[in-house]
Amino acid sequence: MTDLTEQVHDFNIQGENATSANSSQHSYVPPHMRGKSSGGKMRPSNGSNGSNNYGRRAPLGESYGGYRDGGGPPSSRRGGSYFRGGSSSGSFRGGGGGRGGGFFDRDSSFMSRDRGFGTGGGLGRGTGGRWVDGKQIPGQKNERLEKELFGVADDPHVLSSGINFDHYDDIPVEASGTKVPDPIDKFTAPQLDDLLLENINLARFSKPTPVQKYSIPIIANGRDLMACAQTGSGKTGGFLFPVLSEAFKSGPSPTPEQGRNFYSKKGYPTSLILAPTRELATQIFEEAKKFTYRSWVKPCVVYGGAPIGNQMREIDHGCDLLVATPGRLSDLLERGKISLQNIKYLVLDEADRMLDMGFEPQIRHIVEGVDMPQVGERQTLMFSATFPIDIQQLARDFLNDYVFLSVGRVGSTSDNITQKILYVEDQDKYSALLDLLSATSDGLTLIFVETKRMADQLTDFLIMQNFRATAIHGDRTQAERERALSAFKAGTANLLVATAVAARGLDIPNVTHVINFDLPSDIDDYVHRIGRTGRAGNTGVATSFFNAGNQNIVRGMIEILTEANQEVPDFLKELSRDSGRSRSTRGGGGGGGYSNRGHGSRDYRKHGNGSFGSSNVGSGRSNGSWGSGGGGGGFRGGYDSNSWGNNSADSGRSSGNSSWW
Ligand SMILES: Nc1ncnc2c1ncn2[C@@H]1O[C@H](COP(=O)(O)OP(=O)(O)OP(=O)(O)O)[C@@H](O)[C@H]1O
Repeated sequence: MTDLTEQVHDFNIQGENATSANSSQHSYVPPHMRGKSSGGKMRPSNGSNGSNNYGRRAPLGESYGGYRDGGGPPSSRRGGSYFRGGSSSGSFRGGGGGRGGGFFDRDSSFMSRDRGFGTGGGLGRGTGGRWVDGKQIPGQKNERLEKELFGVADDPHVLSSGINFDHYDDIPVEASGTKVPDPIDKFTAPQLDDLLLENINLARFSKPTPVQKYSIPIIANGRDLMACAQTGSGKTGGFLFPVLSEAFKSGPSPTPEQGRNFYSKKGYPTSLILAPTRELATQIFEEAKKFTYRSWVKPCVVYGGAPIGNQMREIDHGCDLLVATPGRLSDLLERGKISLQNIKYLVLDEADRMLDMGFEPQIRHIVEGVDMPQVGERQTLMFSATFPIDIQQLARDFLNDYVFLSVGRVGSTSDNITQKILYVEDQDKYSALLDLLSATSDGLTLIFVETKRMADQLTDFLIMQNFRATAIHGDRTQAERERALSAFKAGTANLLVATAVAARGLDIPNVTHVINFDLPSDIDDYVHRIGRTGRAGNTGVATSFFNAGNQNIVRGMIEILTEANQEVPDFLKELSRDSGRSRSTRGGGGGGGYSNRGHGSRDYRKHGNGSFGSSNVGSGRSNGSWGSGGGGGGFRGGYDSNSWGNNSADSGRSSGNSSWW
């Protein structure tokens, strides 16, 4: 076990006497009351005396250490702090001096490692290659840029593969569809493009991960693909490598005449990658910058919340591989700034999240309603760690004779993550969090909450307690989000409080601990959230505060914990039994289970789901032992999908209930 795993394993907020699942006994017991037979449950006081005055109900700024709004600058006591300003988005008004615990989000030094974070290219112009007489002429090597893109060996800011990287080889892989190409074992057999191989070496990737072993030959053979693989298992390379290798070998497509306007060039990308959030789009763009180093391919990124003018200028400089959030891309298409007629590859990353976020109309417009080549004339690739049924239905419209690839069971968590579930009532969460943070050390900790307001409140609270915390959520400006992420990556702030906006895809080295201060209401979100740690064969810990308000995901959690060989706490088992009993007396069905959400590692084309056509495949291979499933209707039992209307990727759109993101 790692140190952190041991620390969390030994961590018990219930004190020595807590053994029963009775809810009155598994409430939080403050440290100074543990071991005492008070019989009663200690509640944090909301008053100003006593050490334990940090109950959740306490209004911000009144009981955290006695600070009151307007009662003098907090900086004089605690150093710079994160305080909500007059705006609803929360802003940093860090003071100076103090005891040094504070964190100034506006410190420009946080940006030092992430200069490319933002719009467009930033690839050190002049180092790009050229396409001459049917051949790629690689650009000049540039040591400074290489360091910036790839880091140096043992750089803590670069994620290196961990001790369990080789265990990925043991993960069962299923690939179904007609004539599935054989997997590869090495990046060199069959050969990826030479320049790409050089860049893969610079990234210190010695061999492909399982998803890459399969996706590279499948895509290289011209097939459409739906790929499901665990979080942190290299899906980004899984689509970038084959797409770029082909682009490096075959060169640019001819640009149509009408695109040659001197003043405002239209972009004609050949590869389009759609992603749900700005941060994920930016991260994919950063990866694309690495692997297109010295090549003719110019990557570009566009997303909402950043000035569109800058992005349009970047497109003017070239845009062969475009990473985009759907809302901003729709905008650019309407303005006639981008044409999709040259698209060879369409990638939908975290496709299920894009649907959850209400992007389906934009996605359908982009794919079917403008000028993108039809199904069969382009290659379409979908990647995620979770694949609910409605995504498989979208696949029916967008993909052609595709290969369905599942690496491990879809929606499962990585064995590299130690999962711990603690029973904590809402009002005890602040105390429990402080306990947990003091019991653990090292690395970066990502703390998930359900609402933007809560993210601000908790961040304020942590800073008042002298922790180096910052926040990321949909109400913060793009610049604030970027600074928060940069500070977290650099370790300047070692705690990042986040809403679901940070749950998907983000790959931040050295995140050793994920804490679900609030558990999500959807079990897929749990899988993605905890997947921010334990990546690329590294180990990590995920701790979740559970209480009766999370009953709807009990069964899903038990399945996930059991499957990943994790301890299932007794209270979860009891709650599951109770909810089973009450369902049977009520005669109801469903209820938050994982299997019965119609979720699965199976290819729905083969299993004859009533609502899904099953005619175009026929490998005859069985796809494993998935349970009874729930048919189409099971999905989204856990929450009201309308509530997720707020679109964090495109601040221009205001929709739905915005309190989550
Ligand atoms: N072949 C490889 N060898 C070593 N490390 C790799 C390899 N491929 C990818 N990685 C690293 O593994 C980490 C996770 O990769 P990536 O972000 O693509 O995972 P993912 O499967 O997309 O995760 P998520 O489901 O969370 O989006 C990254 O830091 C990446 O650089």
